[in-house]
Amino acid sequence: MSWKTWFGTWGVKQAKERAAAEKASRSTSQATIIEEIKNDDTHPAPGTTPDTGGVAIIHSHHLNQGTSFSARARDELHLKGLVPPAQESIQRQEDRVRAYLNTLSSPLEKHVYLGRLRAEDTALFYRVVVDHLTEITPLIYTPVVGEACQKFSLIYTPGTVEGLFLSIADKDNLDEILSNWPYHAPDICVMTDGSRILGLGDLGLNGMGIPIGKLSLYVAAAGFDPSKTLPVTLDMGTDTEKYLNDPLYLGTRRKRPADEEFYAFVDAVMAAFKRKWPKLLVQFEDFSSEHAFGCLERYRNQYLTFNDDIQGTGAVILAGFINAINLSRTPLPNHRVLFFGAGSAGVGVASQLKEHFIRAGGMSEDAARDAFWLVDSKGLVTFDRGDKLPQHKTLFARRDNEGKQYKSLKEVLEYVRPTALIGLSSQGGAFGEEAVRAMKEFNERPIVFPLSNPATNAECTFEQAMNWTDGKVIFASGTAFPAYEYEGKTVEPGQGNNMYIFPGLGLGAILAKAEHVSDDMVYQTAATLAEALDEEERSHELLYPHLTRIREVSALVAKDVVKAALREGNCDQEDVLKLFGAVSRQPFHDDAVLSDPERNEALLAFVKKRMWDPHYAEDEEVLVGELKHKASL
Ligand SMILES: NC(=O)C1=CN([C@@H]2O[C@H](COP(=O)(O)OP(=O)(O)OC[C@H]3O[C@@H](n4cnc5c(N)ncnc54)[C@H](OP(=O)(O)O)[C@@H]3O)[C@@H](O)[C@H]2O)C=CC1
Ligand SMILES: CC(=O)C(=O)O
Ligand SMILES: [Mg+2]
Repeated sequence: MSWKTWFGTWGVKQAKERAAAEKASRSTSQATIIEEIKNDDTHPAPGTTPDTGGVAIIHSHHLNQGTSFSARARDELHLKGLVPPAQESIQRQEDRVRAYLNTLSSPLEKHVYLGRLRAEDTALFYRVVVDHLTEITPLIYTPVVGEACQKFSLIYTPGTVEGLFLSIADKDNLDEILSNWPYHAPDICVMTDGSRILGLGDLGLNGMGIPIGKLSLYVAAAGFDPSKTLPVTLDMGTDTEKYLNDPLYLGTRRKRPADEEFYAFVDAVMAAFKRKWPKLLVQFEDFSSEHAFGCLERYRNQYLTFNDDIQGTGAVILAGFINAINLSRTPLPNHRVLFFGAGSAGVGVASQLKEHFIRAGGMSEDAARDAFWLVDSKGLVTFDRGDKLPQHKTLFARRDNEGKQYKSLKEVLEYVRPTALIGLSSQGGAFGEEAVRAMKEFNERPIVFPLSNPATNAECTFEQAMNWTDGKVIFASGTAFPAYEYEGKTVEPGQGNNMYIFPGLGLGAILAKAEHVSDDMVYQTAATLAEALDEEERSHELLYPHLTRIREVSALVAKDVVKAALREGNCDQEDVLKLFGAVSRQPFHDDAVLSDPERNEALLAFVKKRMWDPHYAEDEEVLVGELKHKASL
């Protein structure tokens, strides 16, 4: 052995011994601490982590009433001195939040501050979101949530994230981990494995920002009780080297598993959920495309679940497309739709549109399918292209290309001459001037939907689309673009984002006590959303209702989802069954009864009554009594 090798080996040996000694002392001291805590009946010591007394109320984000506590509440709950003396309305506290947000210069800082607020004072956080949806949604959802995910391991502070991280190594301990969840049985879970977060790729555990953001919208847009929402990230490793090498990365440092291990873990998670919370609705979010389709097929008949990127996106774009068809004045069967991007979202949207072409356009399955062309990273998707197509691409692969392969967008555009160009490719700027001008050349009113997220991944901007089509474009993007002034007129773009669908779909499925989320329930969400435009919105040629109306729209969507469930015998909600004279889990097809205006009003009222509205307790008697009880005073 050379001295260098010997020295190296000795060095490694020394380092190993040191690490082992450190580990032993760490685990001894941790074990000691755990024992001390267990045996110490005075724990927690005063001044450390009180879990009773008035301060527990301030420390509980669900009980906290900010500076709204009345004089009596402050006295009886022992809060005097712990809360500043000013007694303020929730509106005044909202003003403070927004004033402070205005002092922060970066969107990420605003996101972090809002996350802290959610973790400290739930009612105030959601009041701010609900009252200022247009201002706050971009900070807690796309686009800023994209950056927040990329930096999740950097901005993470313990206590601000409430959700479950389920690691693949814990596959056999899932029941125990689920029992650590401290709240009531959740109604809704949004679950990701972080493998395709927005258009940003594989972010591993950092993807947790997405379930949190989506669930904030479940609460804000559809009135889910925040304490019954469960964000979950499946920590199965990442194939992104940057994170594996980042010392601050919070996930398991391993490459992603092969399919067999992947499905064994997700099977175990779904089964554990079912054992612990049999009524839980699980929304799959931002899984890489093949797993997104694979999980949907595997679980849709066994569990209450849906895939947001395939089904939610399909429905939201169908709704916008229905309104776009009216504006284009081209009859439905004459539309030719080109998808740039053939992943879960592209194929999900194409499938939903195809369904509409069949149902509303009276087209055969084959004729409807022929109205769609898909482009992926290799060009137009055809059967004779020479590569093995994954199953989802075969649904729309072309046979009529006569052996010719079309590679560039320019070539495909010239070949297809589409009426609609839909971007779901994550390729920011892919719709250049030439492509968009070509769309205007083919159509009086071209439909151009650059839907990739976040905004930097949009295939073109609203301003570009307006300028390159002489203001004629019918436009929607996934992340909101600002309104644009064109020839003295302010024009508003559409936001084709699944946030108009999943909150209402989830609410309807839960209220119906559905066993499954069916294709009909999903299709219904699109039809209802398309109909939800009011007169003012129609007169401005909008494709989607204003975001400020999203609670009202989600209630309508939920109502119609419940009716779709009734129709197919997928409803077990006693009040609803009584209202329509239906029998539990028996298909109900009486259209006259289902469309009866009074019953529909009553059903809408039933839905709205169940939507949580963020507020502090108004009745002081109840507030003090309840809080005293909860804080064991
Ligand atoms: N607006 C909304 O509500 C929603 C928007 N989205 C957005 O849609 C995008 C795609 O999501 P998803 O389908 O799940 O992702 P995938 O990664 O599965 O799909 C992306 C698709 O784009 C294709 N692509 C990549 N590069 C190019 C290129 N240079 N030219 C042509 N095609 C290309 C890929 O090709 P290949 O198959 O060959 O790799 C793939 O088919 C994301 O940005 C996401 O944020 C998603 C859901 C909802
Ligand atoms: C909006 C959404 O679900 C996505 O971009 O993946
Ligand atoms: Mg998504």
